[in-house]
Amino acid sequence: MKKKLVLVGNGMAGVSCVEQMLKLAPNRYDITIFGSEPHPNYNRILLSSVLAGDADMQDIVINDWSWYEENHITLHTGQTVTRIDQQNKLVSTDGGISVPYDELIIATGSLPFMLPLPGADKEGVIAFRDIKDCETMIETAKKYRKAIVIGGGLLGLEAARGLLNLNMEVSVVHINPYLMERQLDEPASIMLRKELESQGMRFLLSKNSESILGKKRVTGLRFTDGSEEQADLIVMAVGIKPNVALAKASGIEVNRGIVVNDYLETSAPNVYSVGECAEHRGIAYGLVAPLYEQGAVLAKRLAGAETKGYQGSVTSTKLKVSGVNVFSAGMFTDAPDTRAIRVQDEIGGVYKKIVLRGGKVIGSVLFGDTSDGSRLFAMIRSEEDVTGREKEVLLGAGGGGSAKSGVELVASMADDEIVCGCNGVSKGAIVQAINEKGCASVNDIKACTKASGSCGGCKPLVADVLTYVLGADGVKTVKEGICGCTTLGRDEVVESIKAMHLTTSKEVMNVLGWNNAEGCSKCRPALNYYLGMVWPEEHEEERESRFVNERNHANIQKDGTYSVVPRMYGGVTTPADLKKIAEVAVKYDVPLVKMTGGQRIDLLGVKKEDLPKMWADLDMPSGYAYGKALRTVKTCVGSTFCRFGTQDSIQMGIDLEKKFERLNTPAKVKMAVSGCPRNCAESNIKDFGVVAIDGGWELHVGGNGGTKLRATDLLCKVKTEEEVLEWAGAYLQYYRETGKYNERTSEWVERVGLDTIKAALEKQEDRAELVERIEKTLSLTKDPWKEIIEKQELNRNFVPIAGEPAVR
Ligand SMILES: Cc1cc2nc3c(=O)[nH]c(=O)nc-3n(C[C@H](O)[C@H](O)[C@H](O)COP(=O)(O)OP(=O)(O)OC[C@H]3O[C@@H](n4cnc5c(N)ncnc54)[C@H](O)[C@@H]3O)c2cc1C
Ligand SMILES: NC(=O)c1ccc[n+]([C@@H]2O[C@H](COP(=O)([O-])OP(=O)(O)OC[C@H]3O[C@@H](n4cnc5c(N)ncnc54)[C@H](O)[C@@H]3O)[C@@H](O)[C@H]2O)c1
Ligand code: SF4
Ligand code: FES
Repeated sequence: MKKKLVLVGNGMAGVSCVEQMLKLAPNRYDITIFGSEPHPNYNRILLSSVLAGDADMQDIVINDWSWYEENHITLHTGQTVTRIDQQNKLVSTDGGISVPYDELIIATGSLPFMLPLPGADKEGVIAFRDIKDCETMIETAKKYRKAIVIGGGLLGLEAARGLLNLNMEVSVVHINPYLMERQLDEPASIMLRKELESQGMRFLLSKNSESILGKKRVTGLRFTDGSEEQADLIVMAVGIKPNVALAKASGIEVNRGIVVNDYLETSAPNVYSVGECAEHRGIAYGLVAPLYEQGAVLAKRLAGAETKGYQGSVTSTKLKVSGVNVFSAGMFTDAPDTRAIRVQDEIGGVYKKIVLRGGKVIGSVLFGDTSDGSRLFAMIRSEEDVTGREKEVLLGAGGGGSAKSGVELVASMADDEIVCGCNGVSKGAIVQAINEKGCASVNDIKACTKASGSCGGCKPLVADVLTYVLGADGVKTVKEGICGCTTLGRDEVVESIKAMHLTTSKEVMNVLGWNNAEGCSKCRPALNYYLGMVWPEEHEEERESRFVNERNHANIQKDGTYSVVPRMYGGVTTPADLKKIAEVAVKYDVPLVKMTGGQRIDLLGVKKEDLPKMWADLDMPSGYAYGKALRTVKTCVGSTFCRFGTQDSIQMGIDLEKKFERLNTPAKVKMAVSGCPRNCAESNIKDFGVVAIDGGWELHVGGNGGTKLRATDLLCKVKTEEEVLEWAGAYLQYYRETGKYNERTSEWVERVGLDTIKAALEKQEDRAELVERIEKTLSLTKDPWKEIIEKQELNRNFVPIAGEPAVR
């Protein structure tokens, strides 16, 4: 007769342990698994991706129902084990099932910590822990607008990103002045906040919640400083606590977690514990990598194989928010006996830090560029002495020496060392997949072993293992799709849209076999742009695919208010317009009126529901200060007043702005016109810069004055104003037709090459064709504010929902 193994908790740690045990001793036990949730075992990590729209529920199942059957495992879902009878070696559930055991694993995970605030039991106050929470958020976002996430840790920020993708307005309330203070130091935390603010997240830092407002359903949150914030949904993400209730009630020793020794044995005979519920050497872990390591040790123990026991883990984390690269590992704060090396590039948005103690790297924080994360993490774990090579460790071989390359590092790794922490995949397992299953790319490895399929942080290391086994030439390079939903690149998608006459995003996704039927936050706005560019007449703007600024035709600010920037062609205004702006600013109590870098007047701090009324009162065109469109044409005074001016730069600027306003472009476009080569309008750092010279104009392209500073390249010299407009039109249309969505001209010029652009625009007949196409698009553009003011259904988006106080 086989021995009976019972697992309580159908989650990531427990099932992984059983999986590994089955590999070692497939026939040793009759296995029964109990799980409170009604699902087969799934990857909890990927709930963040489901919420963000980057994966769906089917994608996150680790072992489906058939896996249990194939392995002859009896699975009881929707059953919570409430009692362990140590005397009779029996477990019983709330559903009345009792099962005997010879060996018992408790893997009950954690419970989200819910702040015991008055009103925390109201409808709309939830945690983010399981499929049910995720579904609640998705449903809530269909009906309500405003969400608060309490907790600016990993979970809170991933929840906030997901809710933004679901078109909610999101404020993150954090008790500490710095986000993710458990993983990041202050410089990295500040860079993270800035990046997330630019994505539309709003932060209320150093805020202590006092009570939850509302009758049956939540309407807001009050803080101890007396201030309040409105909310239709509150997600608490303030940490977790090991779920020890069952163990405690059954007389098993618990501290914060269920106390286990190096062999994961609890105080009760034949009862073990792994996962977030277990406490080993005083630590209860909250990340999967250590839990898989625990599972591997227990699997060996149960299979009767030799093991030196679990020795504890060093952990690393990576925030799963698209567009943000943050990595943290080991001990990252400074102490009297540590030294640190830091590199900060504020222009490129990169920060790197390593912490050293006694010649060894003990911790690291990376922001912006996390490609060295796996290498540094391996170094921390191997406790390699790097004395004399400290700078190379942080800066790579470029730092002037012989830091180990990724491949050398892989060579020095033991076979059972874990490469992918999220999925517990070792170097040996990846090498085996390469040698025995013919895997030759990171994607192949993902399909075969799941490595790199969760947070993606291990991708560089998986790539290094591939190079180590196959050599650089043997690794298949897989082209990157425009997002994770497809392997098709930008050009293939645009070509298919043209060739197959696809006119809606849904059609593109269906016909081109998107692996996520709804698309994701990356592809939806991109497809909306490509479709509008290819089919200006047929494609209907898909408003829901737009980011919040473009949906509301205003720029969302750090505090959730908006800014209003009326159009002022060429930076020129009139007393009458100034008067109107001043009156509106007074009427709507605008807290700040400021000149922008593009010579416009910015009314900041406007409430969302005031936007349509303000625009109606202003009766001026929108300045598009938020859109992927022509923003501003900056001008100097030129020959009108300046002693040096050779041409009328103001009129040229006004003509350009009037001609191309409201044109959708892959990314924002800024222009400038200077009246002489002294270049007072800074034409040499604009996407399209015009500089007057004797007898004509110079046209400059591909400049950028933002984070990635780039001076323009000279495109050509022309003689007349008409030629400036013609070349500008042809250039803009060529950029529209060949640029990737979100790619500024500075990046585009470098990618496609100035010579290619020159060649495409050189011949008059080619320019004429491009101009014809841009004219068609321009003839179809509409003033968004006129539309919103006139159309009830659009206006409604700005009106507070009945019963809801004004939206901020
Ligand atoms: C949204 C989200 C994103 C995350 N992202 C990451 C990440 O990127 N990287 C990372 O390393 N970690 C991440 N984590 C943490 C990670 O998911 C957990 O560390 C891991 O799931 C813990 O595994 P576990 O098996 O210990 O617990 P769980 O996965 O919670 O499994 C425990 C299971 O036991 C069941 N159960 C509890 N009590 C009983 C009982 N008495 N009877 C029967 N069943 C019971 C529970 O219902 C649950 O299904 C994330 C967590 C969340 C919520
Ligand atoms: N990418 C990842 O690795 C990832 C993603 C999600 C979750 N997780 C794991 O899931 C678990 C839960 O995540 P978490 O972020 O909730 O836990 P956490 O403990 O890492 O962070 C909780 C945050 O909430 C803040 N906080 C505490 N009380 C607060 C209050 N009253 N008001 C406002 N803020 C408050 C804390 O300062 C802390 O930064 C953790 O173990 C985490 O490691 C990991
Ligand atoms: S760029 Fe030349 S014309 Fe224009 S303001 Fe400067 S000096 Fe005068
Ligand atoms: S470490 Fe997260 S997917 Fe591999």
